Amino acid sequence: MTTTATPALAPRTGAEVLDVAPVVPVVVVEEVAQAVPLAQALLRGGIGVIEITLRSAAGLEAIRAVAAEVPGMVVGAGTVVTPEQALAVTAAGASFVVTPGSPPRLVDAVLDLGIPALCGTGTLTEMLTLAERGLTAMKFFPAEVSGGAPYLSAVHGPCPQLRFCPTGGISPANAASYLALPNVGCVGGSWLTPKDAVAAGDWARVEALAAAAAGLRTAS
Ligand SMILES: O=C(O)C(=O)C[C@H](O)[C@H](O)COP(=O)(O)O
Repeated sequence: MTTTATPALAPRTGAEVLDVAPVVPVVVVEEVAQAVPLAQALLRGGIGVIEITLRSAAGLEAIRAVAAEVPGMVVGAGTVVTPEQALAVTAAGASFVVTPGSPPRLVDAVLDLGIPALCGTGTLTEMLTLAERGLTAMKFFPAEVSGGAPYLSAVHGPCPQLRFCPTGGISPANAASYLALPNVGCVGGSWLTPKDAVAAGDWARVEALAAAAAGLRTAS
């Protein structure tokens, strides 16, 4: 059985992005025409958020298409690494941005634009540097090779104010160990949109993967 996600309000902060769904699908769209049916399949499966990366040439137009044509889907831009990209995806209608790291000029741009953001961190100093700027919700990347769930569990002791979207190496096999942590709001991952399924337009498979992911539970 599949569920239909209820229409989502645009998040006002990165913290609200963490609470839309237990899993944020991280998507590479090779052809703009794939974007809307892909997003609709995720939504039918019960996942009301999508991170479309700028890893492909079609990424920016895919964000624009989903923002305009898929009501109820919260569309974010991923792999944002420059201030110029942050500006471009905001203009294209992205509701939030995700950055793999937190270089100061990029964080400045995101704050100036006022767009909700999950900026990337891998160390305590990066995490606390973002918190100094008022950003207490953040991405932890690449999660598995940076210490995984035990690392985030250890961070929670001294820094209970920080909340995370770990991404990188997360799958149905280990997602629950992250989502059980009190400082994890959601996890990010590419497993909901396998390359071959997207290329073949196998939206039923994407919907089924989304439905399974939507059934994962967070600790809070
Ligand atoms: O593109 C970016 O900005 C990234 O930060 C990388 C993505 O988050 C990972 O590629 C997703 O990780 P996997 O689920 O292991 O495929």
